[in-house]
Amino acid sequence: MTGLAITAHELTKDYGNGRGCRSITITVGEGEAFGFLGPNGAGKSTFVKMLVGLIRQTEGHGTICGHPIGSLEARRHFGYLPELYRYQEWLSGEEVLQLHARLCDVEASEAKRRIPELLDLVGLGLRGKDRVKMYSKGMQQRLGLACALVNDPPIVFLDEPASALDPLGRRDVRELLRLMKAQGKTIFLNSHLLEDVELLCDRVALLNNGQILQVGSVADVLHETSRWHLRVGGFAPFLLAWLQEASGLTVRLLEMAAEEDSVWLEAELEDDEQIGWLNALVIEQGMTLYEVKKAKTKLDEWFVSSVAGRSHRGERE
Ligand SMILES: Nc1ncnc2c1ncn2[C@@H]1O[C@H](COP(=O)(O)OP(=O)(O)OP(=O)(O)O)[C@@H](O)[C@H]1O
Repeated sequence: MTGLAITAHELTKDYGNGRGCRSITITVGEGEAFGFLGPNGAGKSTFVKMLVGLIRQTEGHGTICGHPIGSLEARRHFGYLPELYRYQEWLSGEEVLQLHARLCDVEASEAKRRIPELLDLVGLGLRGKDRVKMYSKGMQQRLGLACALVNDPPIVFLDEPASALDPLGRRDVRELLRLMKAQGKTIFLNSHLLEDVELLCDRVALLNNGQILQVGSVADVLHETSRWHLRVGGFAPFLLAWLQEASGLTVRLLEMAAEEDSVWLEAELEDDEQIGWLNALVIEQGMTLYEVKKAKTKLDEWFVSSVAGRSHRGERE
């Protein structure tokens, strides 16, 4: 079994205004990609700041590679891209990386070799000599990613690593994260880009109002009863009641379809084999069956349905 890269036990930050994080307990294994999700103001950045030792917890404890959070030893084991990054604008990208390398005790010869590689890796290879003041927001974010990797750490904490990037930049970051994962790095990712999280992460946690609502593997949290979508013509409301009665399944009207005066129905089956039987029932009632497809649950649907109806902090207050 691989070891634990990150542990948090009842980690709490109380800002004194009832906000922050409450009693968060999680573990992240070595080499795991862990997605930390939640609505604006849920407490994601606060939690990461405690783990990387930027703010002190009010209660609880945690470790990074077995070392207490906040300790120098813990700090040697990770790189961090903050949500609000800002680099010395009078320095060039290369100089910012040299500074970070020195702060991380990277040997000068190693830094000399690594920095051009890192600039290439994040797509700044041709702009390393330009001053940060000349960089766009997206370029600064790319520089931040390079800074997080400057000492080749086993763990990276990335707080919204693609928030300033255009779709091409986002694709680059997705690729970079995949590469980091393939290299065996542990990735702790705060992100609102749920499609990327779904592709990359092994497990996710969902935070709301400073507390964990759910933790699980991506496969587990997306596991649902088998849902199918059927596009049918000749639909009338009484047929829905009949279908439900005859099949004993939950069938609902989803929406009007764009084509052929038809509607989309959604059925929750007990297992996928029932679909042939349901199709036969639809046809038996004189409806026309145009299309049948399995509904794919996405992480964003899970996110929305998990926090729906709960109060949020932040933008919705
Ligand atoms: N220094 C602080 N003092 C007081 N309250 C704070 C402080 N920093 C954050 N908060 C509050 O704590 C809560 C959590 O903030 P945090 O930045 O951790 O959320 P988040 O989940 O990262 O949000 P987002 O997705 O918008 O980045 C918010 O209600 C915020 O207003």
